[in-house]
Amino acid sequence: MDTLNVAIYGASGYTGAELIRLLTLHPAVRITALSAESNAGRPMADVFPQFSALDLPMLQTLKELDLDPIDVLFCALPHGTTQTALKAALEAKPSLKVVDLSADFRLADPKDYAAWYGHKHLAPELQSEAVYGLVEVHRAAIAKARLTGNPGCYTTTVLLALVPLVAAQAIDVERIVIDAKSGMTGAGRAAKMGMLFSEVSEGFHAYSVGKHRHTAELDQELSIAAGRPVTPTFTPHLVPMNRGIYATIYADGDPMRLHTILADTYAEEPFVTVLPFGEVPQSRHVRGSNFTRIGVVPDRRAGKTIVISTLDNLVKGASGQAVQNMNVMCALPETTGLQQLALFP
Ligand SMILES: NC(=O)C1=CN([C@@H]2O[C@H](COP(=O)(O)OP(=O)(O)OC[C@H]3O[C@@H](n4cnc5c(N)ncnc54)[C@H](OP(=O)(O)O)[C@@H]3O)[C@@H](O)[C@H]2O)C=CC1
Ligand SMILES: CC(=O)N[C@@H](CCC(=O)OP(=O)(O)O)C(=O)O
Repeated sequence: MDTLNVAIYGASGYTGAELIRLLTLHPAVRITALSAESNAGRPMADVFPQFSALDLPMLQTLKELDLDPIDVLFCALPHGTTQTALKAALEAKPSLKVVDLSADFRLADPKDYAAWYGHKHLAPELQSEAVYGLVEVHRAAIAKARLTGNPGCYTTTVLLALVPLVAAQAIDVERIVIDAKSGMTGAGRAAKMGMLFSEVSEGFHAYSVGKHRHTAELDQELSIAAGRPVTPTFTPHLVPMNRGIYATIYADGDPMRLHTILADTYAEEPFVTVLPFGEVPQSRHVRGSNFTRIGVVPDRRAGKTIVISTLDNLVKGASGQAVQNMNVMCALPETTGLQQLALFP
């Protein structure tokens, strides 16, 4: 296995740090350069003391970071800042392979991007080149891609459960309801009042009701799978835990049939486990791992099914999926560096 020199833009954030945690155990990777903004100039171990035993490069600004030796760039910047950063990076080094963790390269139609993000895309030529990085669905295209847009954490959880069902025309696409919950690391590490312990602990609330940005990704990917427009109802909630996405999905379709479709689809997939019929997954069983667990439970009314999907937002919902994308883009075995089991208790 040749060694890949890897850079991480936004290394001092949650997903950047999670990339370091995973890549440190990846046998084909050398972490060669790390960027930060307010934390530039500091050692990574100052920002995350968990890394003090590692010999990591110093955090640099994007301008200081030399892309010459880099083979693979992970971009974990806030959405909106990524378009110009990646345009500059790929102009400076066109042979780079890039996995973007932000939302900037997920929506194929520039009109959708402008409608959901409130401004025109700043690198439309790259947007049309980018491949949606949901490996279980787009593996062949990802293998040929130079730039992948890693899906959102909610979206990954939901699409892994719904794409096979929609593609098989096994559920009524007019009547999909998605009730999803996220742990707080989903909001990133930057300080925000709504993320204070005292604002979130001992409580539970929905947010961005009827208008969360991930709705656009859900529409895009479910419509591709269905071959016609699909516009599900999607409501995200914030729960006082650190990691995890938990999506409860209500669909009209025969429960046994839906279970069979999901079990068959994922029988050979390394990172998706379909539980025995009627069993309910728990977020704690995926915490710290790249696994998604999906349960299919019959409603008491015939022809109605509850599908539940859970993953760790920082791993399969972000950095783990990004490493999975890199492995596919670089023709490495897909599970390389990603075999950590979930934490317990
Ligand atoms: N958290 C999650 O579960 C998920 C996040 N994502 C997406 O991944 C991306 C990163 O998320 P996350 O790690 O949570 O975010 P954080 O807020 O934790 O980290 C952001 C990183 O970007 C750097 N940064 C901030 N502003 C700028 C700027 N203007 N120019 C250059 N660098 C900048 C920060 O540097 P410094 O520390 O020095 O300020 C930090 O390294 C986001 O687009 C997010 O939406 C996707 C899926 C899941
Ligand atoms: C809890 C929380 O705030 N979660 C984030 C989603 C994280 C994510 O995947 O965001 P991007 O699409 O921006 O990459 C949110 O709802 O905005």
